[in-house]
Amino acid sequence: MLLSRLAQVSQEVAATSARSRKTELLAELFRDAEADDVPVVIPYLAGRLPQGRLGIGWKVLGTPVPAAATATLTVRGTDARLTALGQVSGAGSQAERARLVASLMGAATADEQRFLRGLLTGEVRQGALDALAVEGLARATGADPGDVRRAVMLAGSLQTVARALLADGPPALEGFRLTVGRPVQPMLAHSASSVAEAVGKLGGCAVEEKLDGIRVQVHRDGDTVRVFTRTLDEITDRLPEVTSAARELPVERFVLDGEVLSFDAAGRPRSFQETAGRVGSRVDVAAAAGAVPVRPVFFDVLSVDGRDLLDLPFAERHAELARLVPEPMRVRRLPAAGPQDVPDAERFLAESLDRGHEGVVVKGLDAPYSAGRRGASWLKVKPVHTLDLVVLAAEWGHGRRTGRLSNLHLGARADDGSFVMLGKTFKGMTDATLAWQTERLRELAVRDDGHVVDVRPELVVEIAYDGLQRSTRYPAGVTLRFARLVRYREDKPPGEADTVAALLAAHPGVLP
Ligand SMILES: Nc1ncnc2c1ncn2[C@@H]1O[C@H](COP(=O)(O)OP(=O)(O)OP(=O)(O)O)[C@@H](O)[C@H]1O
Repeated sequence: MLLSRLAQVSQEVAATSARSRKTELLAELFRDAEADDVPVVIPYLAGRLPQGRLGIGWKVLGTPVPAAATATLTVRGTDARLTALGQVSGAGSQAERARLVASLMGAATADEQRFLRGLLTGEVRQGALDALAVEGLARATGADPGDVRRAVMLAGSLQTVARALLADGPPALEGFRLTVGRPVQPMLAHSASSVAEAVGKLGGCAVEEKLDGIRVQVHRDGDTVRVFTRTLDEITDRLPEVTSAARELPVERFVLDGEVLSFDAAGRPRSFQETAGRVGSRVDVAAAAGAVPVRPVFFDVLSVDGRDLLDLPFAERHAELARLVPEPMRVRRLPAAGPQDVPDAERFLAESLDRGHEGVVVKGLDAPYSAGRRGASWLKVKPVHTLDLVVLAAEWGHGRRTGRLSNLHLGARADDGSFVMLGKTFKGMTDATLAWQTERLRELAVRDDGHVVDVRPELVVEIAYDGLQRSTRYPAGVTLRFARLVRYREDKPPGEADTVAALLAAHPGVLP
């Protein structure tokens, strides 16, 4: 497929507001695409680069190049050029990258140049695109949209499902089953402001400790154990303790869902930073494990002995979990609560906080496992409310912070998938954080005017704040009071950052 076709459809989809028209435009595009185009077409439409970071400096992108008169670039050819560009390293690599970008831009028409620039700077994000693409694919191939959605959750990748669907039609969807060894997208939670609200919404529920560690999905098939993160990256080699724990369990084939964390000698959880630092270290895992040992605590089970449990009610999945996993390796919980048990649930929250945990997750007893979705049947309650926002830009620091990127521009998600700036913060940063974020943000830079560096909106930060106030300076009409950095959330993609709408709903009355 020609890149010009994709660029045109992308523009048309962004320009129309009617969902049905967007879906139809995508369906037409998919009908014309070859199966092998799709792994590139879908991320390009959403404004994502399949290669992740490319390290193209803002200066390179800002340099004008004469446009080609006719469209010759293909989608796959463009992707191959960008892959090659990403692999350039060593002395002279900056100049070589600049040459490759200029040659790509020179082969592109004016419309294609505009599209590529948006893609490379991260400015053409279309947040809702993946959901629309599912509908477009279903329409193009005659598949049921619900079946496509389920296959995507089980495959953990829209691109994989799209390619199979276009190659083999709807029967291909049956090939996507829960398979031990292949991660599925984890179920996520919504927030509730109190235990009473959560219990009131869910009716029959269980209340579990909310552990502040790293989410893990653990797959065991005989002696083979594989551990995946929330973003489905494999981290088996970094967590030997999890492999041994999984091998000790009495059943040979299963998929478990839980959190990995480290505890101090007194049995209290260590800080998230310590656990994350440990899980993040790839070199000398044995030494890291000696210094900060971790262990898994499981709260769900997705498959046992070849039986797929995703559609079972939570109460039954938990009964299976209790049979498979011994007490200390299972999350602490209040097994059954209803509206009359709010005082018990509140006491359980207080005890969880005393034990050093973050809060509780209240879970509906009847709900299936909604892989890949923020199911309404898991409600988290945390006393300290924070926001997950996206870094849009950063300002060069002064004084002690000269040469460091310091003041962060923070954005929340808007309905159309773009990001809206809510405020700035330079608070809550240690020297180590400043050094780390300077390096990371420079890699993401798309523009630098010597004062403010604009970046691809890819890094998620957790921000504490004291409230919301009206402001004429920011586009949403509101800004955060006393925003400060809590931590970077590299495990969270920008598409899952908090939304402006949710923030306004949580602070009624701030806007008239
Ligand atoms: N008992 C539990 N049940 C489910 N999730 C739990 C539990 N304890 C801790 N967690 C963690 O809480 C997360 C669920 O909250 P959510 O889906 O909002 O993700 P999140 O944005 O990463 O949450 P947070 O930032 O509050 O940790 C899970 O991804 C998991 O890592």
